[in-house]
This record gives sequence, C-alpha cells and structure tokens, in this order.
Amino acid sequence: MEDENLTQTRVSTRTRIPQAGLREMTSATTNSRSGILPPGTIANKAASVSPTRPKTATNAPEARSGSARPAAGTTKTHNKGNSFASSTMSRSASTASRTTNGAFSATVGYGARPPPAMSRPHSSLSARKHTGPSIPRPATSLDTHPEDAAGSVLGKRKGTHIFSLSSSRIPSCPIPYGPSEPHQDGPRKAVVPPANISDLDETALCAELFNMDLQTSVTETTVSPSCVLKGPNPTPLVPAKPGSPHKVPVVTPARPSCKHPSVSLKRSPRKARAPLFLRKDSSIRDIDHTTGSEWDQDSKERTMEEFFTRMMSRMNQTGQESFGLKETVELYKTRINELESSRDGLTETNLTLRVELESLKSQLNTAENALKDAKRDQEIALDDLDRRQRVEMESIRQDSTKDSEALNAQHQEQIRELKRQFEREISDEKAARVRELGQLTSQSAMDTQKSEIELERKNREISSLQNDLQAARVDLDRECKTVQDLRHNLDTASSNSVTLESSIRALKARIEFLEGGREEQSEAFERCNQQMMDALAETEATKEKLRREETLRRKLHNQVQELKGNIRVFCRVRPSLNSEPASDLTPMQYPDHSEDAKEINVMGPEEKSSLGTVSRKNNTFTFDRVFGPSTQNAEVFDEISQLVQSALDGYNVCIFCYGQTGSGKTYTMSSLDGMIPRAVHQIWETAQSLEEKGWRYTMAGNFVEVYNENLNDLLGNPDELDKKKHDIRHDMQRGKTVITDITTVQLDSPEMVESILKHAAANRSVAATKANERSSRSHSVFILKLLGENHITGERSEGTLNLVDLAGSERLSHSGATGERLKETQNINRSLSSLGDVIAALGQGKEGGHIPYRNSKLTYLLQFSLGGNSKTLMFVMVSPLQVHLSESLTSLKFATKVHNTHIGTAKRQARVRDG
Ligand SMILES: Nc1ncnc2c1ncn2[C@@H]1O[C@H](COP(=O)(O)OP(=O)(O)OP(=O)(O)O)[C@@H](O)[C@H]1O
Repeated sequence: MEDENLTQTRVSTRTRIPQAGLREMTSATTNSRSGILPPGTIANKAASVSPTRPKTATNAPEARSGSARPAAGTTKTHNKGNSFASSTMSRSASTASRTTNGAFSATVGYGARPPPAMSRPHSSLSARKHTGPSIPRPATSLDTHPEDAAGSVLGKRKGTHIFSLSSSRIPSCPIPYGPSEPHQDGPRKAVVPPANISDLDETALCAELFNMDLQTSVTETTVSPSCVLKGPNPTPLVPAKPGSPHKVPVVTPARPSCKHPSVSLKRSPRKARAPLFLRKDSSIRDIDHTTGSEWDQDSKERTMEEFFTRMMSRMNQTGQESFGLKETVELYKTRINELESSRDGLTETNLTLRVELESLKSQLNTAENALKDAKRDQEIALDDLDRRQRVEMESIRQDSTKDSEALNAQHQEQIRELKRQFEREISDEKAARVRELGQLTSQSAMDTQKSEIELERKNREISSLQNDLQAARVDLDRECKTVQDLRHNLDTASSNSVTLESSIRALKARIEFLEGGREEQSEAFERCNQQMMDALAETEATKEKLRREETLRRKLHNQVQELKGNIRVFCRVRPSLNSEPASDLTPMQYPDHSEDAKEINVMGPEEKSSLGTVSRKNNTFTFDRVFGPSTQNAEVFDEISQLVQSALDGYNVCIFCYGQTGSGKTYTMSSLDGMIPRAVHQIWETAQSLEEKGWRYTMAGNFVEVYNENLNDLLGNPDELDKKKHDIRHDMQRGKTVITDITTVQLDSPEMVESILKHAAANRSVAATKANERSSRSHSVFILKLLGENHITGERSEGTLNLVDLAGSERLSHSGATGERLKETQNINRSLSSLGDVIAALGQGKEGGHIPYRNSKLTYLLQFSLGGNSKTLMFVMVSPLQVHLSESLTSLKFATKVHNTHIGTAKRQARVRDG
C-alpha cells in the first residue's frame, strides 16, 4: 500500500501529458526512444522548418548557459515541493522555449533546458531539515516574452503541474494518471519517458525509495518573483523583494501507486533482504545488532538524501527533456496544423484557380470560337465586297468602254465633219484665189489701160492746171501784193514800234537828262506818249487789217464756192467688181477726162426705129465733176474739201449720194476712207490750225436713219431702232435743227468717227432682215455740228456738215417689190422725189416761195442744209453694169436737173459776239 502511494505520489509529481498528445507524438516518442534523432537534430529541423524563428544562434548560448547552472540546487525539496517546482520550472522552461523561438533546439537536448528559476520546493523529508533559503532564480527574458499571453499550444497547459523526467533512458511505461486536480484542459494522461537505466545502484536505490512510505503534505515552495501561476483562477504573483521568496500553496495529489514494471522487477530481489529501516511493524528482532547499521539513522538518511537528490535531478532532467520533446511535438503539430491549413488554403486556392482556369479555358474557347466566327464572317464579307467590287469594276469598265467608244465615234464624226469643212473651205479658198488671180489679171490689164487714160487725163489736167496756175498766179500776185503791203505796213509798224521804243528810251534818257526843266520834260513826255500811242494804234490797225484780210480770204473763198454754184453735182462711176463680167458693162466715155472732167457719155439701150434698124443713143451728161471708175476716195475728197472748210467757216453744208442700189453710195460716203471720216479728219486738223488765230471749235456728231419715214438713232440702243420716236424741231430764228432724244457724241479726236461709223453699221445690221438690205432701204445722215469761237475777234460761227447716204433710187416698177418692200420703196421714192421737188423749188429762186420741205422726213431734216442758206453737193452714183443702165440713166437725168438748178447765195451764220 505504501508502495502504491509512493508510486502514485511520484507519478503525480510527473508531468501530466494529455493522452491525445502522446498518441499524436508517436513518431517523436519513437525517435526519442530509439535515439535515431537526437533532440538537437529535431530541434534543428524544427528550427529549419519554421523560418519564423530566426534567433536560434543568439538564444542558444543563453540556453546553454542555462544548462550550465548547477543541476542540483543548494536547496532541498521534498516530493510535493519538487512536483510544484517541476511544474513551475517546466512552465518556465516551456515558456522559455516558446519565447525564444529558435532557441528551442537548445532547450530540448540533454541538459539543454535551463535550470529551474526557482528553488526546489521542500519535501516532507526536507522539511525536517532546514536547507536554508532557496536561491531565487534570476529573471530572464523568458519571463517577459509576449507569447505567454498569446494562448499558444503550450499556454493551454496553464496550471498543469509537470516535472520532467530523464525519460530517454527509461523504458516506456505508460502510467495512467491518478486523480488529479481539475485542469482547464481536462484530465490528461502522463507518459513516462522511456527509461534506460543502466546504473543498477541507482535502480536499487530507486527501489528502496519506492518502498519508503513517504507522506505527502501541503508544503510551501519558493518561487521566483517573476514566476506567474497560471490556471483556471490564476493568482497573480506580487513581485517579491529580493531575498524574500514568495510562498505559494501547493496541493499535492494523492500518492499514486507505482506500477512501473522495471521498478517492480528490480524491487522483488530486494524484498528478500532485511529491511533497512525500522517501521511500525518492524520487530526488534529483525535488527542486526551486530553491525548496528540499521540504527545508523543519519547515514541512512544521508544516503537517501543523496540518492533522492540524484534521482530528482535525473527525473527533472528527464522531465525537461520530455517536456522539450512535447513542446517539439506540439510545435510540430502546430506547424503541421499550419501547414495543413495552408495546404487547405492552397488546395482551395488551387481549386479556385482550377475553376478560374477552367472558366478561362472555356472563355478562351468561346473567344476562339467567336474569333473563328468573326474571321469566317469577315472572310465572307471580304469575299462579298471583292465580288461586288469586281462587278462594279466590270460595269464601270463597260461604261467607260461604251463612253470611250461613243466619244471615239463622236470624235471621228467631228473629224470627218472638220475634214469636210476644211475641204470645202480649201476648195472655196482655191476658187476665190483663182477668181482673185483672174481679177488681178484683168485688173492689171484694166489698170494698164486706166493708167494710159489717166496719163492722158493728167496731161489734160496739167494743161488745165497750168491755166489755173496762171490764173492763180495772177490771184497770187495780187494776194502777194496785198500781203506785201500788209507786211510792209507790219514792218513799218514794227520799225515804228522799234523807233518808238528807242525814242522812249531816248526820251527817258532825255527826261533824266532834263530833269531840271519841267516844262521841257512834260512836253517831251507828251511827245513820247503821243508817239507811243500812235505806234500802238498803228499796231492795232495792222492787226485789224490782218483780221480783215482773213475775213476777206473767207469771203473770197465763199465767193469762189458761190461761183462754183451753191448746189453742185458730182458724178461718180464705180468700177466693175470681180464678180461682174466685163461683157455686162455699159459703154461709157469721159470725153473731157483730161481737161475739166465734167462730161460723161453713156451709151443708151438699143432702140428699134420704125424702119426696124437698131441703134443706141449716146447720152452725154455734164456735171461739176465726173469721176471715172478709177477715181479713189482721196481724189474725190479733194474736190469737196473746200465745202467741208465752208462748214468750219460757219456754213451749212450738205453732201449726199444719190443712186440706185449697189452703185457705190455707201462706199463713197461711209467706208473707212470715205467722205465722212475724211471730212472729220480735215475739220479736226483745220480747227487745230485755226487755234493760232484765236478760234476754238467744238464738234458734236449725230448719226440718224430715215427708214419708212421714221427717224432712228444709229448711235443709240439697237433694240430701240424702229421703236423709239424722234421728232425734228427747227429753230427758225437761229436756223438750227434739233432732233429729240438723239445721241450726240462729242468728237474729241478724229479717231472717234471710226467707232461712230462702226456703231452705226452694227445697229443697221441688227435691224436688217437680209444682208445689205437696211442700208439700201433707208437714208442715213451723219450730222456734224461745228461751233467755233474766236476769243480775239469775238467772232462766232455755227456750221453744220450733213453727209447723207440716200437709199437706193431704183424705181418701183423695176424693183417688182411687194408687201413690206413695196412700202419701203414707196417711202424711198417719195422722199427722193420730195428732195427733187425741194431742189426744184429752190431753183426757181422765188423769194418767199414755198419750199416743200415737209413732204418727207428727209427734206424736213435737211431744211436748213438745202437752199440759199447752205452749200449742197450731190454725188450721183452710177453703176457700170448694163443691167443697171436704165436706172443709171434715170439717176443721171435727175442729177442733171439738180445741176441745172441755181440756188441763191448761201449765207454765213456768223455773228459778232455781243460786247
Ligand atoms: N469706187 C469704188 N471702188 C471699188 N469698189 C466699189 C466702189 N464703189 C462701190 N464699190 C463696191 O461696189 C459694191 C456696192 O457698193 P455700195 O454698197 O457702196 O453700193 P450702195 O449704192 O451703197 O448700195 P446700197 O444702196 O445697197 O447701200 C460694194 O461691194 C463696194 O465695195
């Protein structure tokens, strides 16, 4: 029973290790038991497994230094105290092992655990012997490690009373826990470390010890001031003062019965020996009185003490090792749990990743499928597009081919047309050239003939000119004498003036010389003044005489013109044109061509006499001048230039062309070298030269047309031709004619007349329905009003030059016109007959007699240019063609009538300016 109690007590002092923990650390136990891996190796492995414990190297020496402490403390503890101390120490050790992390490896080895920090508690045995105060364990870093409060694996054994055993050499002997104090982790089963006891003496001692009836009791133990008792109701320890150990009550469990097989094996032979100690039931007889050793209580006690001390130290050592292993196991388990949890986490992560991978794969597949579909769709679309483009290109190509073919055909057609046109033009040109060549040939022949005639005429002219020259010489002599007289007078006046000037100078000198004599001076001054006044008067008289000479010249000129007749008639025969065959020409002769050139013989039509003989009458006409077909416009203008000069001198001059259509009226009057432009040029030049004599001229032109007895403005808007109405108004007082709404052009330069003529021709062509038709069927009148002023003499002149291109004079019966043309012809004939009537009336010379100007628009327009107040020149134009012979004869007869008319003296419209 005592053995059982002792065993129980001893067992209870050992570390209570949970049963589950034992089972879990089988491998560790096995390793430890078999010694395959030394604790240090395991620790190292653990340290290597756990990278979170890097302080192994630094803490190990500390642990080792701890192991260097004296294993046997100087204090003695009994069983109960030892149990508490073991527990406390193991907790401290475990704490140290936990808190030092890497230092754990040092704590699990033999002797690697630091010694208990508190003094070993007193046992019941030691209680009987004072062992002195326990040495307080110095405070280490283990006590303040923060993991104490972290509730780690080791922390779960708070309050567990464990003392370590040197179990590595003790055979495994599972010893169940006996009743124990309540523990927060529940009852645990302690594992006795394997014992490998080789020391038989110690074993024997152990057996003897087991046989001791040790009485457990509540003892007091001394703990380190830094130690904290942990349990369900932890009691905080108040830090004790150094040297005054804190006393903690320790409850010692009931003594367990030792059932260790080894112990029981080794104890049995000892039982045969005599009891070494006296017990209650010992008999005095059992005592060996011979030796007396049974009574040597002190030695026995010392032996036991020593043995117990060794035993306890061994047990503590073993317990520490066991505890270290447990902690290792716990750490492994923790690590395993952590690894498992991380593995679970990794597995979950792996699963999640796999799921994600699967989903990504499916997405990838879907995307690939979609890509394939899209690619296929795009290829299809591209194919469609390509096909459409091909079709469009084909259609465009076909269209362009068609267009180009059409264009080619068009161009070919145009080329053919152009070729035809060019061929036509070339053929026309060729024919024209051939015609021109023929014409030139005939023209050259005619020219030769004409030049011969001209030569003869020139000879005649020379002789007549010699006569004229003779007469002119007489006139010139007279004029020269007059001029000489004038010059003499002028010279005299000039010399007088010079003399006077010298006299003035002499008089001035004399005045200066005779300053003293006033009377003489005043007389001399009077004389000088008189001489000067005489000289000035003489000069003025000379100038006046010169002006009178100019006036006289004009008068003489006018008298010459009057002598030539106020109405003169010139006859002009146009040449035959290239298109007109020479055989169709009327035989005409100019008998006085070389002399006066006033006659023309025109062979009349064939006439049958009563006897049946055919004869042609030779008609001789005499005019003021006859111009043959070779006469040029310049020569014609020479003859009329004196009349144009009269217009500048203030006379109304009227020059008109009369004749049938195509007789050359327009050529003579309005062509670019005709009478109108030549007259304008001459007037311009003369006006310029007269500026020296104080004359300033302004020239204003009108161009009108009389068509169907209506007046049209040829310089106005062509659209208004035949529409706009123009009235003719006469100022009877001033003898001036005004046309309403007429365009008047100021002739600032002679070149302007050309544009005026072109403008008029363009307007007439716009109104014409057929070529050349308008000019043939209407009268055109170019009116040039000349206003001259002499700022010296104060003279003023207003003359008007009328250049008239009459309509064709062919008779109605011959023209065969009807309708509109008939009306035109009637109007033309009426106006021409009215012109004849006016001229005839003027020729009668009755003062105050009626002149039928109003019978036609033409005569009414020319009222102040026909008659005594004007100078009139009529060109009778004759066509050389046989077909026009009848009309030519009629025209010549009409012209002869006019030529035989004597119109009264023309009056110059000149007035002296008032004031
Ligand atoms: N002296 C000439 N020298 C050369 N050609 C002339 C001459 N006179 C007239 N002609 C030509 O004769 C043709 C007819 O002349 P023009 O048109 O002047 O006749 P017209 O009498 O004015 O006719 P219409 O009454 O129809 O106006 C024109 O081709 C013109 O060039």
